[in-house]
Amino acid sequence: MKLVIDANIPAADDCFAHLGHIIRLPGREITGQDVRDADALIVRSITRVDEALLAGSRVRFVGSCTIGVDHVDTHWLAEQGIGFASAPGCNAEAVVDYVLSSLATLGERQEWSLFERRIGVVGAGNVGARLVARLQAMGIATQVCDPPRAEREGQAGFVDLDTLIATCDVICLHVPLVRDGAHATRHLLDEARIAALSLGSVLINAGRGDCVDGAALERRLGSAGDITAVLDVWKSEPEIDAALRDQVALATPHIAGHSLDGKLRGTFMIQEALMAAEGEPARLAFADICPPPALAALELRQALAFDQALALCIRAVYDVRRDHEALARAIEGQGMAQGFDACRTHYPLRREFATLEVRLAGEAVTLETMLRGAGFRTLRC
Ligand SMILES: NC(=O)C1=CN([C@@H]2O[C@H](COP(=O)(O)OP(=O)(O)OC[C@H]3O[C@@H](n4cnc5c(N)ncnc54)[C@H](O)[C@@H]3O)[C@@H](O)[C@H]2O)C=CC1
Ligand SMILES: O=C(O)C(=O)[C@H](O)COP(=O)(O)O
Repeated sequence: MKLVIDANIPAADDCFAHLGHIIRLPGREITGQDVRDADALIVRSITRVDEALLAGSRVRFVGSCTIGVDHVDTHWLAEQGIGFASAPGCNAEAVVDYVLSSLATLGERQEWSLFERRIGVVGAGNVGARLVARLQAMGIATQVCDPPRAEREGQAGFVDLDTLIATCDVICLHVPLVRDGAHATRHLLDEARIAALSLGSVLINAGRGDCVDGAALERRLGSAGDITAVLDVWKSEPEIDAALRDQVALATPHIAGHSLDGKLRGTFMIQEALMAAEGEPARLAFADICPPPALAALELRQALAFDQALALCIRAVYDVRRDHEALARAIEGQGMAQGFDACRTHYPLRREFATLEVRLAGEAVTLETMLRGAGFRTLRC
């Protein structure tokens, strides 16, 4: 079997080498010629997989080690009888870590407490539902908008998007990019909704860039300057809008999900799917490819305010400011598209909150509950 695999997929040899001959290529450069005589194609989010790429090839299986599938023409693959698998939920915990790290940073910069904000989550699937669960476990007020779920499960627990915008001061977007249909998400946050964001509110988009009208957001940020935006995803990556990036408080290069754990889970899930498609028994466990964290424990000895303790623990694992600054430096040195992609290709090692055990001295019961809710493991000592 010949497998063409994106060069930026970790543990590809561990997971796929026993199946045949592997060719590694940069995801943005994979061409029809490269896959013509391949049997399997394994990609991330940056390779457009459609008829133009695969027509006339002998590819029988496509795997995307990502949650999002908007880069894959799944209908065409199904019509052709080409097997397809993605990795739902693989990096969802990492995206939640990204959101919490962003909020800790903005709270510090703007001098507000996360515990006094009302957070609206738009799209409550693998990412959004985990975010809501962590926020609620931390005692933070939330609102949830997910019309497809509300239709299936009943309206209780859900609000519509305009109500959410009117009642929340942080809005987190975690919807897939869907271009048409009853629940299309392209420009879900359009000019009118961006105008309706309340004074002092925060917008975080870690879904897909096109879910927000970037030009309208840039106008609101530039003219009134009364809201704050955190953007991980952008229209036309990697050549993103420079003027919009300049207005954004935290601007990162589509790395919200880039924990090592999340990437390895993605590779592992696609390996399982390919093995199943080949009728082969599983031969790896996730623990075989996922190393222990370098920083396994942290001890908090002084009673700290919730926001301070949270920021300290978050930054011990993941500090979003590092990614914001790295992007700014890379763009300055290499230009927009090259800088954006360089940050993604050479992304530093990052683990998830759950890899850190926070040890607490004394009777800090409520602090422990909050940190556990945020996703850390805790131990009283
Ligand atoms: N920035 C990053 O690194 C990452 C970005 N993503 C993006 O986040 C998206 C969401 O990820 P998951 O939660 O895992 O996907 P998911 O498919 O599990 O959940 C998406 C949720 O959005 C809801 N939804 C669909 N249309 C909606 C609408 N019009 N309004 C409100 N809700 C709507 C769905 O009902 C579903 O519950 C992915 O499709 C991907 O594009 C995912 C992982 C990493
Ligand atoms: O899983 C998804 O969907 C994502 O957006 C990924 O986390 C980011 O995609 P890649 O950077 O891995 O292509």
